[in-house]
Amino acid sequence: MAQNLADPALWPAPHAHGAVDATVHVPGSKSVTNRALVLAALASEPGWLRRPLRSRDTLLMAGALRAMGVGIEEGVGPDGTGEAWRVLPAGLRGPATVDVGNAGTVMRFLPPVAALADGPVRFDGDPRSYERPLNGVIDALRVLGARIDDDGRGALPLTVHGGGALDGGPVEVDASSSSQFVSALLLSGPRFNQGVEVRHTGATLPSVPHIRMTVDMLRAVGAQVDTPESGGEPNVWRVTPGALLGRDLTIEPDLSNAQPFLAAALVTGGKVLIPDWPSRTTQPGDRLREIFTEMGGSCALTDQGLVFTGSGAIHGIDVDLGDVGELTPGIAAAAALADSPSTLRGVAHLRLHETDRLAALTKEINELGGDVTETADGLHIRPRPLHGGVFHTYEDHRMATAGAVIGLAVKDVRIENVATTAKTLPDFPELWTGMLGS
Ligand SMILES: O=C(O)C1=C[C@@H](OP(=O)(O)O)[C@@H](O)[C@H](O)C1
Ligand SMILES: C=C(OP(=O)(O)O)C(=O)O
Repeated sequence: MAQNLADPALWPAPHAHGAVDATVHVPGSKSVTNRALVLAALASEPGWLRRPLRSRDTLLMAGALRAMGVGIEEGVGPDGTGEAWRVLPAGLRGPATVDVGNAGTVMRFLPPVAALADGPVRFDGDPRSYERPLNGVIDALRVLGARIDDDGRGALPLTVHGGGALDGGPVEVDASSSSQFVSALLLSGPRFNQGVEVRHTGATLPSVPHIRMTVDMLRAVGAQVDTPESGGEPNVWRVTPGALLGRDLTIEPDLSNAQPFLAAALVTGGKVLIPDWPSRTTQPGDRLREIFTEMGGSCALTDQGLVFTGSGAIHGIDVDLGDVGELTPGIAAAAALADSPSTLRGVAHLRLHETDRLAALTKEINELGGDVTETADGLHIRPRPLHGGVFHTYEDHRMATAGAVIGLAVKDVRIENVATTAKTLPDFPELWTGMLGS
């Protein structure tokens, strides 16, 4: 493909001239912020979110809840320090219109909330949102008593005809295409008349830590949740009906968005400190401590945060990423620069993410001279010397950050539409150049 190197939509990915040595303050977690917004909106009293992520996905979530009548005031926190949002729950209203963009959390977590509204709520979004699976949520809500108009494809666009309340009760869901089906039903479950019992019937279940995040956050606002881990049946979660508390919650940094910065230390043999790395978390990004260590780095959790140090060597890895699928693009980028091949497994469902991530990674790394093949459930990556070129992002924030990691080691990589990082990390280009000291 002919490349227009002067195209302003092509961001010249900075090439690292030495080992990075930086402290990077990573903004709040998308997954925690959007769960916190939903739970605060469903609570019986006001609550605070401190250090929320302000990005496309979280602003879409806030906008959607506002459209249904919830008050969300953006400002500083109760003690006057740092950004904080005050959430003022109210009777959920329809008619309303929700733009989900391409946010899985918005398109899956909000239809159950809309079923509690007192009128119709119309859901629409980016073209890609029409292709991402929603059948688990739509079918389950119908079983639980909701009326939904859709075009029969099990996807957006659709209208949920909120009836002011929902029966709830037991429901079976095949969540093998997205853990968010389970999280969605559990989050609103305390507000259903009979609560909810979700039974996953599929053969595989991706992103289980994200379901644990849902359960932990529900419990933190007073919900009673029984889980497979708490002695319940495998693949069954039960939420008892009850009121939710309004809390004052500080949002953890987004550990999946810390990934490119940790990868920078790995790739350049440098050192990166991520302040406020939680000592205990359900975020999948915490697995990077282990994965990037196996790939050649080392890390220490200190009072200052996580210190990750590269050794100069990058090793290939054979790893099942089913629990932590959203880390795949960044791991693939590092693997393409490694000294031995890698096999990334357990992530067939990535074909249904922001883009088909397995196809996109294969194509873009190979166009820079790489040797990547798709498998049924992942990628084989055989490192080869790469050359510069345009790295297309397919409106996928994690493709853009993966391309930036490759650009550290490969001259003249240009990222098409780096602005797509705004989905979860609007300041990415500035944080990246700041890390590099340029
Ligand atoms: O619940 C969440 O916050 C998420 C769950 C996961 O979705 P899938 O289970 O669809 O992979 C993850 O990939 C996504 O980035 C965020
Ligand atoms: C899969 C992702 O997002 P979403 O919440 O839109 O599913 C992701 O952020 O990697």
